[in-house]
Amino acid sequence: MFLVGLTGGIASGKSTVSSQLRELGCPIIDADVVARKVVEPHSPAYRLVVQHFGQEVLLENGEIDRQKLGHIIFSSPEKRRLLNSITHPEIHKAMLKQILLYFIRGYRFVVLDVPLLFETRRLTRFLNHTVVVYCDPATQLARLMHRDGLSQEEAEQRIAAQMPLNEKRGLASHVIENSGSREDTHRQVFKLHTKLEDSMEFLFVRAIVVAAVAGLGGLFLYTVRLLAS
Ligand SMILES: CC(C)(COP(=O)(O)OP(=O)(O)OC[C@H]1O[C@@H](n2cnc3c(N)ncnc32)[C@H](O)[C@@H]1O)[C@@H](O)C(=O)NCCC(=O)NCCS
Ligand SMILES: Nc1ncnc2c1ncn2[C@@H]1O[C@H](COP(=O)(O)OP(=O)(O)OP(=O)(O)O)[C@@H](O)[C@H]1O
Repeated sequence: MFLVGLTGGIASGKSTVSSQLRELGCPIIDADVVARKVVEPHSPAYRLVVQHFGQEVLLENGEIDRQKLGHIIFSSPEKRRLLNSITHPEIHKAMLKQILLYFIRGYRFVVLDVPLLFETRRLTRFLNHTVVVYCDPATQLARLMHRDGLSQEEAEQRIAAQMPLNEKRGLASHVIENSGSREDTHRQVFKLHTKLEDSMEFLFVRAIVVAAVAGLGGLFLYTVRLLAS
């Protein structure tokens, strides 16, 4: 199995692309979904968030008020680093578990949808391909303001909390240009999907795993024989 990292800027269209890939049959692990799970009430990360950010970031039902926490962390780099240091190790652990499950089930590749892929750089060394969903700055700003009901200032603050999208584009092995229509994006996604489906890289990783297991088995048998003689 090989791993494909899907990233971009806030509201550049990652979810749009990942749902198009899912429709084509790709397994997707969405870091935003995992990030929501790891702070569910009474989990270790939830307790740390409450300890550091206080009861005022909780809703009446005890869940985290994501809107309030978002306002706090997007207006303070220090608070953002603090939240990242609490959530990111848990997010990476949970994603690793999901990757292993897909591996056991025999999938050829898995797509990891991770907004902060190039900012944290924790996962990049394990990836065979990186895909950046790009759109021009004016479109990104307009889509973000419209989707999340933010003022221009708030939206610009959120965009500035991430590595510039242009820079991410330069780091990617594939770029999906999403400034145009959804249909235009879908055509590019279809081409990318065909490329991934045709790739034989999964055989290479499978061969390494088989060789490692066979090597360990051989070593085990050799040790047993040595001890028995
Ligand atoms: C701040 C929180 C509570 C806001 O929740 P909300 O439901 O409003 O937004 P959601 O989680 O869907 O994120 C929307 C987008 O915001 C951007 N974003 C989220 N967290 C961060 C961050 N720490 N730094 C920069 N951008 C971020 C991403 O582009 C993401 O796709 C939430 O995003 C969070 O817990 N963030 C910390 C965990 C994290 O880094 N998540 C990103 C996946 S690794
Ligand atoms: N090609 C497109 N044409 C028109 N609207 C689009 C297009 N692509 C995405 N959008 C809209 O732009 C907004 C942002 O897209 P999307 O949610 O896919 O971005 P994202 O990168 O996943 O965002 P986030 O980083 O916040 O998770 C959404 O409201 C979506 O419906």
